[in-house]
Amino acid sequence: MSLFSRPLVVSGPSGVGKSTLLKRLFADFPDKFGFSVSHTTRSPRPGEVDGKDYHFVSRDDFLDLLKSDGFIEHAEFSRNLYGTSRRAVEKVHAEGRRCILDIEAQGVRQIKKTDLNPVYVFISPPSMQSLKERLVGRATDSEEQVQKRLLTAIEEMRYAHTGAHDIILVNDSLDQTYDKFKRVAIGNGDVESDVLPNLSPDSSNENDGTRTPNDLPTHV
Ligand SMILES: Nc1ncnc2c1ncn2[C@@H]1O[C@H](COP(=O)(O)OP(=O)(O)OP(=O)(O)O)[C@@H](O)[C@H]1O
Repeated sequence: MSLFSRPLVVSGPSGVGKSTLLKRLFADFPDKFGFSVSHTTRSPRPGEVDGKDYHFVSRDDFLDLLKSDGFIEHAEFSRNLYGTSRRAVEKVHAEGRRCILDIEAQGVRQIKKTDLNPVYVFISPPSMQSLKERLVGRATDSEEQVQKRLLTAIEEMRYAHTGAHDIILVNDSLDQTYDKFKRVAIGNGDVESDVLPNLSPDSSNENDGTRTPNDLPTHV
């Protein structure tokens, strides 16, 4: 199987810029990639389109599909269920496109137990402060939701520090990150991983590379 035909799993904390990078990639390569459209029980945000951004379903419908083994991975986050259906991935493959999945840590763990064999890319924020600013700037979440996302971000970072991903990209300058991301996605040569920052809630941008995952805070 060529590198290009392996699915690409993109993960990273909420608000780090995954959708932004993916939108740009799909705009630049309208025929090369296909997004595995996830199911979710959360409500659509303004502008989100059912069947394009997500399949927005009721909790009952989600649980029915889960019972019939319809999901490759699923997770609950902020009291909403999210999942990747087998059918969503098959549909992209059938169209002859490289399948891209946008998945959080629990989902990555589950996918690792399947035979999907994707390339795992982790998008990291440069600092906790910048992640918070992006979440606040996006203006889609309440203050409480932002706090929850920041808490979950710590877990995402902790998981990334275990070395679970093939490539780490720190989304500092969007243009530079996109350039690297694009090269990973089109399988154009080796792309060197960035150094994963050790994020703490009050970090500005420090990363001396000497701390271990155990040094990461367990709460904010
Ligand atoms: N490199 C960057 N520098 C500054 N702002 C950025 C950068 N990348 C993305 N953003 C902004 O950060 C916000 C969050 O980005 P985005 O919605 O793409 O995150 P996400 O990782 O897809 O989040 P979620 O997982 O919740 O869908 C957006 O307002 C986006 O414009």
